[in-house]
Amino acid sequence: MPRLVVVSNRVPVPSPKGSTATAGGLAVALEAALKSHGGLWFGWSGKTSGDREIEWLEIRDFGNVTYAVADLNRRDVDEYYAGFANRALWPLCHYRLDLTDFSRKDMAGYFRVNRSFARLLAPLLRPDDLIWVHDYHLIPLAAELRHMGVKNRIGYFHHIPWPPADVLSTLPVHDTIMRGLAAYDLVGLQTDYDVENFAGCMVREGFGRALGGNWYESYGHRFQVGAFPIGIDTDIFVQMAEEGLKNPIAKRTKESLNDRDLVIGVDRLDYSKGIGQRIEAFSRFIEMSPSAKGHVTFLQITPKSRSEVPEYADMQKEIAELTGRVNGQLGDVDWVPIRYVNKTVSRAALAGLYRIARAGLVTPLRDGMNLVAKEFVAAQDPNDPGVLVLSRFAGAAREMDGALIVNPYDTEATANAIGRAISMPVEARRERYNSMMPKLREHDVAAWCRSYLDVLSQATEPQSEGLRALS
Ligand SMILES: O=P(O)(O)OC[C@H]1O[C@H](O[C@H]2O[C@H](CO)[C@@H](O)[C@H](O)[C@H]2O)[C@H](O)[C@@H](O)[C@@H]1O
Ligand SMILES: O=c1ccn([C@@H]2O[C@H](COP(=O)(O)OP(=O)(O)O)[C@@H](O)[C@H]2O)c(=O)[nH]1
Repeated sequence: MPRLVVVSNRVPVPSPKGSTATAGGLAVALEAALKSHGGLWFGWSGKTSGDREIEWLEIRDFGNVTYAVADLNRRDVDEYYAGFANRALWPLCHYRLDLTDFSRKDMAGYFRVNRSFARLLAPLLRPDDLIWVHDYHLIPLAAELRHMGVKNRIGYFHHIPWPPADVLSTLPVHDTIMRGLAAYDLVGLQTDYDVENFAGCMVREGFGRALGGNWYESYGHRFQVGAFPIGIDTDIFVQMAEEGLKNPIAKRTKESLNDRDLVIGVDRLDYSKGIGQRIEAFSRFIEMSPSAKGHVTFLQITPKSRSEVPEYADMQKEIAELTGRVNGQLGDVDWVPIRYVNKTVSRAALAGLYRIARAGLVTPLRDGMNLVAKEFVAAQDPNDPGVLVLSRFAGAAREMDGALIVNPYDTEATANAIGRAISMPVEARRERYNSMMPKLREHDVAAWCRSYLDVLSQATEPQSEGLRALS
């Protein structure tokens, strides 16, 4: 197997004590994948350092993984990360045209940082390395590397939804984005819906043609496109959850519940996660169910995220106010309906908390996959499992058929689903749990990594005479 070089915006370099605090599915999944495989992990250190241009890398080895990270200066962070990536591409891919803010200055910063990353990465590459680039921050990277003469196989995985052609084409530079993707050898997406949307953008908008199988041709380059739904490290998560109650946070939480039922939500503070709609639905559930009043506690764990982006700062305020209002209206002297926590909780603690919960609420308005949905199910006690309430708009809904699937825009229906989850008889809960666990075990993060890298490393282009143009 050639050496694996992973490139991602976020690189969670372990601290010398061996721990990393990461909230975000990409970092969590790649950490598991790279540790089992070994290789090089390249990207942003997450640090902002003054005005200096990106010109040097910090390189450190931990076990079989070499981490090579660069600091970004303030302008780069503003334009590349907070700007084009998180104010244009992120809202666009999550169908939020109302929040998409396109600026040519940010776009220039985005391409500039990608070029700088390519310059730093190219000298570290060996001829037979397999390069795997992750997420929307880095779409132009392969084109930049190709420009510098890099001939290696380069794959791209898009962790967030791919929008339909009508949504994508609202971005003034969508053609440049499509051209950037055509420089890869394999474009991986989370679900078959994302692949359909991507193919629509490619073919309908005239950027390329489908060649049959998974092959496309665009801007003179042939490449594959496929769905590779990301998984979790299922066995490790099951084990963490079995030992979950030894975790002090989970233990303290259980004691503090005084036999009340626990409903849990865990999300970065992001407008795509539907946290406001979820709080409204929980509040509606309490209003509709007098017996739940005083007997159900909703714990929403929400680490702050991308606070430098104005839409996220606005949302922080809105959710805090909404939680306060609901607690004020529905709470009592001895019961607070919603416990709202704005800090990152370790995954060991989360595993224990999921295990003691009666229901897990994963109700994004749009989400690439949502690993919390998978972790919640994996953490359950097989004899007495809790129930997952899952948005139909999460990529995870394509696989997790034992969940109660809801439309998060429908407050009443989500409120009913919360009630159904809490009162569901144990046989029905077990049946749902048993229908999902085999898939979670089979399609874990190692299988995701294997299936993607097998296609990337073994792909052979279709012969031109045998080509069947579909458009
Ligand atoms: O790096 P941040 O800006 O702090 O954001 C955290 C990550 O959020 C996104 O995660 C996505 O990837 C998950 C794993 O595939 C998927 O389950 C989830 O649906 C996605 O939202 C983002 O795509 C990452 O790049 C960020 O690091
Ligand atoms: O306080 C927290 C909140 C979240 N997470 C982890 O962050 C990841 C979130 O991934 P997901 O795919 O659900 O969403 P994303 O944040 O990547 O959009 C999951 O592995 C969570 O266990 C965590 O470790 N601590």
